Amino acid sequence: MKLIEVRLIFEADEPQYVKKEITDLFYEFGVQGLKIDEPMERDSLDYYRDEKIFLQRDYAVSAYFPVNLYVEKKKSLITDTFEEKFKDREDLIYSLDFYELDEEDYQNSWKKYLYPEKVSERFVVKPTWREYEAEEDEIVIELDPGRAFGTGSHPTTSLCIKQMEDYIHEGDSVIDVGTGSGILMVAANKLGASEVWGVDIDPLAVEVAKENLELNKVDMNTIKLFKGDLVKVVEDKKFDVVVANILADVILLLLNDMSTVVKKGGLMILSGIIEDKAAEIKKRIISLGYEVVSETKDKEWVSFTARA
Ligand SMILES: C[S@@+](CC[C@H](N)C(=O)[O-])C[C@H]1O[C@@H](n2cnc3c(N)ncnc32)[C@H](O)[C@@H]1O
Repeated sequence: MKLIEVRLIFEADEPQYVKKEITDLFYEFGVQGLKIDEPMERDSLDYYRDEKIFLQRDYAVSAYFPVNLYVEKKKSLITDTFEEKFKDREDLIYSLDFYELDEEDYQNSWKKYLYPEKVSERFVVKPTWREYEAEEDEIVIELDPGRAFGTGSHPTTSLCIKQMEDYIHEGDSVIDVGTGSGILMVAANKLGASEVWGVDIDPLAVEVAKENLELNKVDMNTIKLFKGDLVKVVEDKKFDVVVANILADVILLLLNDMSTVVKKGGLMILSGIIEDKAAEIKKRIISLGYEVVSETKDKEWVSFTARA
């Protein structure tokens, strides 16, 4: 498969702030991966050590998308969106370029930037190609995200894992809506869930999730994985916990269906909610008869845990 790399190079008065604006926009476009290059911290001696590094002043953010029927449309939409967002800004200059890559090159460049990461009190996400010596109380998730979303390093995933750590109990049944790499299914299993279902509209995510569950030696008899629509998949079953880390607009679409597959007294753990949409989602949760028992935030991302 071929991928498009969208590379945005910029100089800005406040590069960390602008970097966040750019990565958030890419996330809204549903990127499959992001790579961020920062100029090295410079001291004048660096010039003598490595002239090229010393001279690298620009920041760059690369985002990756699959080449499909809509790729040209997506490219012009991305170009227009950045133009619109930055047109009146005097604090930055940027350039935007598109490159076509083989998937293999992408896989390798992506892997260089992933390291084991502690994402909650107990969970550490460890890329399969790295070594990690776990502390006694740590739970390690082995992961090869491949082309699916969910490395643990995005705040929306870690917010979700922190809530799962607090609210999932031994023996619970759990469904993960929008499973991506399967990271939350693995977390649910490691927290003692007796049954874990996962669903994603992307067939590739379903394949990758299965591989990651196997990698973590999860008993596959306790697992069900589906591509497709939540309600058709679930039919009459109800769960102790529904987790969903999906963009706010998708949550709004699915909220009604998700609320019907939770047992009385069970929980919905929702993440992926950009703060501008949080109030609207909270209102909808309450209107469905749920009580919000926890609201957490990391940067501009919000997560709700709500009881039926
Ligand atoms: C932000 S990723 C989350 C991945 C992973 N669960 C995590 O927490 O890191 C969202 C996932 O939801 C899937 N998705 C988007 N819309 C969906 C829908 N209507 N039904 C099921 N899955 C959906 C996407 O394909 C993607 O894999």
